[in-house]
Amino acid sequence: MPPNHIEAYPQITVPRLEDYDIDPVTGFLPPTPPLRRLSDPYYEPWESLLDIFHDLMLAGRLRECIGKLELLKTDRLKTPAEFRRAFLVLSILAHGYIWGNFEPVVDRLPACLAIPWVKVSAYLEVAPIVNHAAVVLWNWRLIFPNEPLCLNNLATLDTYSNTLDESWFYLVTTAIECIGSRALTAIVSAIQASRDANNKALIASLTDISKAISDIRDSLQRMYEKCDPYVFYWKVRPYLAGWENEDRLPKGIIYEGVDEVDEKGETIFRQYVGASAGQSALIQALDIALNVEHYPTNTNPKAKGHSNIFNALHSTSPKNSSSYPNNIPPVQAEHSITPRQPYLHKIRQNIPGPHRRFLEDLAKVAHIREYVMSQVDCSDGDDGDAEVAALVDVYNECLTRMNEFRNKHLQIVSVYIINQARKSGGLHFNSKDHAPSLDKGFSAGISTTNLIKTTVHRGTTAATTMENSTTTHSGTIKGTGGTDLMPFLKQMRDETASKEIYLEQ
Ligand code: HEM
Repeated sequence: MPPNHIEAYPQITVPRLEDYDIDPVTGFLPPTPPLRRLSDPYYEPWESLLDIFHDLMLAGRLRECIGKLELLKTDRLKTPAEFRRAFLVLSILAHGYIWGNFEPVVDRLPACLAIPWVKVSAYLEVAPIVNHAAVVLWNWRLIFPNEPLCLNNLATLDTYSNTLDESWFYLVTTAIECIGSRALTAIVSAIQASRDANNKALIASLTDISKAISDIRDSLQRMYEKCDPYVFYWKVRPYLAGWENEDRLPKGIIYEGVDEVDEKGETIFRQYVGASAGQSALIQALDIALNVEHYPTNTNPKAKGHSNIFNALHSTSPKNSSSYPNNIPPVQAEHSITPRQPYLHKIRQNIPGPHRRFLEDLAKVAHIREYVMSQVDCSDGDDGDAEVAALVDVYNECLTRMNEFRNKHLQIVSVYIINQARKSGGLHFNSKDHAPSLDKGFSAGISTTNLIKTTVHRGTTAATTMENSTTTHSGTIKGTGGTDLMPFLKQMRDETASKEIYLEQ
């Protein structure tokens, strides 16, 4: 039962983006382009190694050169931008070192990389492993500095494979993050509008959110244009892998010079999940704002049944919004601060501290859905009903757009991972003798329409059915966080649809 006096609902302030390193124009991206180089000559040994990273990888000499690298202190890094640049540089060098190129994988990272990487990570409040922030948020420049930040004016700073495909993979995601800034400002306004019981303002903000998600969905689709699945799967993805749930590094890796030995005298191995756009705080923020909840795979009690007005009328919630103190629905009524889906919980360690705190604080005040339900609940057949119907429509529209995004994403995962893995017969990407032949079909323009059948129903739900050829081979394929890939992603999509609000005719 919800408490019925205001003391029980402390007025938690609606988060201000600027308090969490979020820019109103660039969102989770820094407002000015990331540093292209650490300017302090002290760090030249790192930068000059990165300058010839691809040459060394090709020559098979990266490990030899890192072996000769001196141990640099991190106390000459001063600004957040410098720490971010250092994190990107060390992430590229470290993953290149561990995974190699047609070399056996190694399970020890030398102290010259491990010690500074751990220190820089601590400053940025992330795990010492490559993450979405490093390769997407902090890895771009404007080709023409006077032109806007959008996909046709972006270039990457660094890549593992030195391919245009890898750059495109990151830049599509960078562009998505920038578009997402519009959603972030609208989320904050929408929460404020629901607190103020201002339906017109809420409709306007939800409309902005919905448009931003449409643009995110459309940008995602552009991945196919310049990122070849073969290159992605065989030349890029292996370097983004971490050392948790990883067959080739079952114990993880040793960060030399960081951890000594445990109490039993045994060397300490560390395990972390690698980079994935699943670590985008943007998509998590949208879920939180729309009160979409995710559960451990195959355990969601609600995903199949849709919430409806009948439930709203028979729930224990107050009959109308005026039952809430100051019309404010209970804080945290639906969304918990700690994600229930273990993957989402785990990857919070890969999201920079301020952005992670934004998600946590957003979860404390996000009650848009509950507010919309309360409006439906108290509508009484007069003129205000049209406004409530519009409110429900636009809320549902946001869910539809998220659902479409997730359907497009499922198709991408199918093409870029499932199909490629199927061809590999479970081989290691480093086994040069066994890598499958180049996927020539792709460059001619792949059609996903034969792969995925999509049925769009009335309202918001878009149900997707994979062809047998995809599902039968995807059973054992795991995501970055050890997720059982397709069931996990499909459940995330279905959980989005399950939040739709139905108005009885
Ligand atoms: C070639 C392109 C892409 C591939 C192959 C891909 C692959 C994956 C995989 C395998 C997962 C499962 C979890 C994991 O392993 O970390 C995942 C999750 C996720 N990805 Fe992607 N991804 C791609 C592009 C993107 C882009 C551009 C975005 C936009 C931000 C994105 C957003 C997400 C999100 C939000 C999740 C978490 C699941 C969800 O919320 O539905 N992905 N992706």
